[in-house]
Amino acid sequence: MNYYSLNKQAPNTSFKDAVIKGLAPDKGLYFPESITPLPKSFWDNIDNLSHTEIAFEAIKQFVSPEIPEDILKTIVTETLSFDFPVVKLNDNISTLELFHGPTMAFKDVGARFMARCLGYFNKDNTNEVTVLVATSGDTGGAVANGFLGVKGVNVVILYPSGKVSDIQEMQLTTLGQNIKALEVNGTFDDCQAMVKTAFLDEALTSQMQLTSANSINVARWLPQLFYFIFAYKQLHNQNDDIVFSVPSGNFGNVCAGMMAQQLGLPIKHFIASNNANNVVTRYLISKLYEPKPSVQTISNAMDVGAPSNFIRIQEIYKNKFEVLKENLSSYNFSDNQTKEAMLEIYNNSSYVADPHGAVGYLGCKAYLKENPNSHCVFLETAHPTKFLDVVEDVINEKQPLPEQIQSVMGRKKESVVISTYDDLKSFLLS
Ligand SMILES: Cc1ncc(COP(=O)(O)O)c(C=O)c1O
Ligand SMILES: N[C@@H](CCOP(=O)(O)O)C(=O)O
Repeated sequence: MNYYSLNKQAPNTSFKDAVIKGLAPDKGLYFPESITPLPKSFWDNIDNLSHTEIAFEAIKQFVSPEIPEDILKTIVTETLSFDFPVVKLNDNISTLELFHGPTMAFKDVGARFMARCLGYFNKDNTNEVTVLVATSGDTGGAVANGFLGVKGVNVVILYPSGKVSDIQEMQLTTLGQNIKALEVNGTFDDCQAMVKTAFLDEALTSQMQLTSANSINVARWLPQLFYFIFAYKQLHNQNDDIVFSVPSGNFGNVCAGMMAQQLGLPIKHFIASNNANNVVTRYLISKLYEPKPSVQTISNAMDVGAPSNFIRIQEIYKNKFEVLKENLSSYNFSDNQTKEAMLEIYNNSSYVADPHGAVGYLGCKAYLKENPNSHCVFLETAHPTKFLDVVEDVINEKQPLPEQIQSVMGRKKESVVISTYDDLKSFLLS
């Protein structure tokens, strides 16, 4: 599959090049040249397919011929070595748990898939690659874990100082080896802007091969479409009208769900559920796309003011505002509403949701008011214990720590504080 840049000022390129470059030379995000829906027989037979068979069929067209089929089978099998259960909360609302991977966030899927693709492309270990990542909380940990010890790959993670949870910080600052963490005096948007600037800086790119492990990178972004299909498989026999409510920040996840829809997933509607960082909610009301500096919330991983992937969403719906509105609703919720929702979910369903999932739950409730016959699935994008202080405070109950969280507790943080792009550049060149 070839990919084009959404800025349309760079040559089309192969999957391999798109993965190695991350961002196109004109600073545009890459997008596949074509999307061929999966055959009807795939959807008719879905009950008989395993996760790896579904993922293999769904991603094949986007990675061939550069990744041969036997290698791709291994990559998806290794990537998906954990579960993706749907838990029913009531007749109209379920949650898709995406936190059973090694860092307990949905990012594990894309990070593990991308690490393996890059490892395959770099198998002869000829060219060292530096992977730059901006994180508002979870991408950093997942990428650190996914790329730890991958030969020929150095990972540099930028995160906003004081704006990620304690456990998220431990996950991204304590692994050592080929993983380095930079603590940025600024917001996630500052981190993301520095990363994008680095890609265009010839003084850097002439010295090192830089790529991104954010959802900018097609190998990080596209595998996120898998679990929308896994959820459909679990629910379609009991529900005709399934909608997904996706807690959204950089909009890579909901956009991946839309790619699954393009492959034929019989889903009519998505809900992008936001915290106070609500650029897309405002856009769907006013038709004006006005990014703003991000504000800090208790669903910190969604504190994104200028979501990278919105341009891909517009591409999917051919820049037609009315078509986008048919497919996407968006609501935003305050921290107080989020805490109330966490308590409501706990009291009504004995289920402990994290703040991001709770925003997704609120999106379901808002949508169901107008569409009472739908079944809404909100994505539980991270395990509640990653936000221990908030969760224990809201439900007033101590939470047992899963093994994945215990394993990073008490480890020594190692990070370098930076404030400006020049600091980043000096770090990379040193
Ligand atoms: C827990 C959690 N929920 C939601 C999001 C938002 O996802 P996206 O950036 O793909 O919109 C993130 C970060 O990306 C996250 O870590
Ligand atoms: N919420 C993310 C922000 C980056 O999103 P990405 O999907 O583009 O990597 C995080 O947790 O870091």
